[in-house]
Amino acid sequence: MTKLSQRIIEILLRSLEDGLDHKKYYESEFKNGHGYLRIINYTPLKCLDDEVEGLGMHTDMSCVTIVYQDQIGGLQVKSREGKWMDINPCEETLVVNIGDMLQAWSNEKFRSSEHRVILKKPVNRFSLAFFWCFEDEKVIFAPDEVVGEGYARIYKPFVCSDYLKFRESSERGKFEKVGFTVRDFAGINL
Ligand SMILES: O=C(O)CCC(=O)C(=O)O
Ligand SMILES: [Fe+2]
Repeated sequence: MTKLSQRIIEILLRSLEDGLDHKKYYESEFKNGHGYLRIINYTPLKCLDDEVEGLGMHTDMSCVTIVYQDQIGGLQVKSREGKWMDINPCEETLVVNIGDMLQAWSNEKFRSSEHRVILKKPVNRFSLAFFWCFEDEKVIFAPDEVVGEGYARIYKPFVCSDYLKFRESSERGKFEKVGFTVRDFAGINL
């Protein structure tokens, strides 16, 4: 998973501006990243008359997240138009989410996805999520070259672990509420 995450980051960096020295940024910014795995078992309510949220709408705090979901399904991502779209399980396929750290580092050249999990059937659902993050003490600050000439800088520099703490303290009981995004934490031009 670590290797895969690193490869994904490398490919994403390559897709930024032409002429950007992606190798340099990989080495200087992303090399000390680390990952952690969350194993999730969703136990449905006994009687499920309607769809219920197993995990409310949120963005991941990571740079990228790799998700495996079992055949039950239920993962949904919000489109730009604000519509929920099903991410149907597909054999031998993993889902990759961009997370907030990469959104901030790239000055929103990459966008963190809003997603949630819906429980549609009265059966257990199982998933694995591998979060690939910057090291805790890293100061996240988009390089000028990544912001690009003529573009406004969207984020102030911030320490990775400070954002994690901010999310932990704001999320208790209100995971899906707006107002707790990386823009709320470190945005300049809100
Ligand atoms: O269970 C899933 O499919 C997704 C889990 C997720 O989005 C998360 O843990 O952040
Ligand atoms: Fe997530």
